[in-house]
Amino acid sequence: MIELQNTTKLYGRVIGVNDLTLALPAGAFGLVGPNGSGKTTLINLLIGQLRPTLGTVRIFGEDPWRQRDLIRRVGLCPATDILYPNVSALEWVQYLVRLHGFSLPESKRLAEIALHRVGMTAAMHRVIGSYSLGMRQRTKIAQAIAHEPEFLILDEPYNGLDPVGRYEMTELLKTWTAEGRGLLFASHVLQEIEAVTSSFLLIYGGRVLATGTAKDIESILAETPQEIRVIGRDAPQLIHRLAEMPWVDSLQLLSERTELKVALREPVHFYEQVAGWISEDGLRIDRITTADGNLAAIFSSLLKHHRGELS
Ligand SMILES: Nc1ncnc2c1ncn2[C@@H]1O[C@H](COP(=O)(O)OP(=O)(O)OP(=O)(O)O)[C@@H](O)[C@H]1O
Repeated sequence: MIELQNTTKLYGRVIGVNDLTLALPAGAFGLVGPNGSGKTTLINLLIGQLRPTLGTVRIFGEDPWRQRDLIRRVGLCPATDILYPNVSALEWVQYLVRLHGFSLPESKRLAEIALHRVGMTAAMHRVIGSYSLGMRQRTKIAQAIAHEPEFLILDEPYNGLDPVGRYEMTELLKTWTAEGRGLLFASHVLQEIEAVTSSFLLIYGGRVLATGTAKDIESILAETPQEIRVIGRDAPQLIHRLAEMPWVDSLQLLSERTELKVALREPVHFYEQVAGWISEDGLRIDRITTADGNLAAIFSSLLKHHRGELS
């Protein structure tokens, strides 16, 4: 469904995406990456809004650059907010459906169906300026699905949504994928995507670092060097065990000897062994945390791994 071959997009001297080669079959995929990693650039290349500086982009087997007929098969929900506060959701969605080449009555019918699907029937005659953020997000989704695309691309659809809005968005996306339709869903929060699909694409610095299911990616992460902190009164007592392990790179005692920083070559071995040691030796350990547990840091260590900076 999506193919990129050595695709690079430069904005002057800034790299948007960097030598991406990728083939995604039909299905639902999460596009995860921290801010500035290239998600929006990739999306804009796929919908033909941007042209690659180098390499090729194919969607449904064709080059999307300025191909209106091809883009009609795609629905896009951008990250940006709706800019028309004085029109109703029905007027706005209907107008955009009409741009896809549908007649006036057909556009109205399709807009009504889409707004109904996202739970906006009751409010669709009110002006957009009176909506909550969640209602505006749902209206954007209606606009993206109204012309019955085969493939839906969403850029940060959860932005600014409260818990109820998030739940509703998840249900909507689950229904969409359950109908067997294609989805590419960009977010910088892994858990948001996980609720909808188990297939991921990890992007960082304009490069795809890993693709696969959550399990595949977990196992990649398990083999990616990581820093872990063991916190508790008896943390120093783990030193003699850990010091003998070939997968431990360094050990450092911190804050009054109750916190042990462990740099691990292959974290998976640590997780396999540490619980056994703690119970055998009867140690008082309060917490084990990953010092670099946030997504940006995990990406950064994956990137170093990718570049061969870490073995
Ligand atoms: N129009 C532009 N002009 C110059 N640089 C740009 C432009 N658009 C994006 N970039 C740069 O390209 C890189 C990738 O940006 P992009 O917006 O694709 O990332 P993103 O993953 O979507 O980020 P975010 O989550 O913040 O939206 C960043 O370094 C960004 O600053």
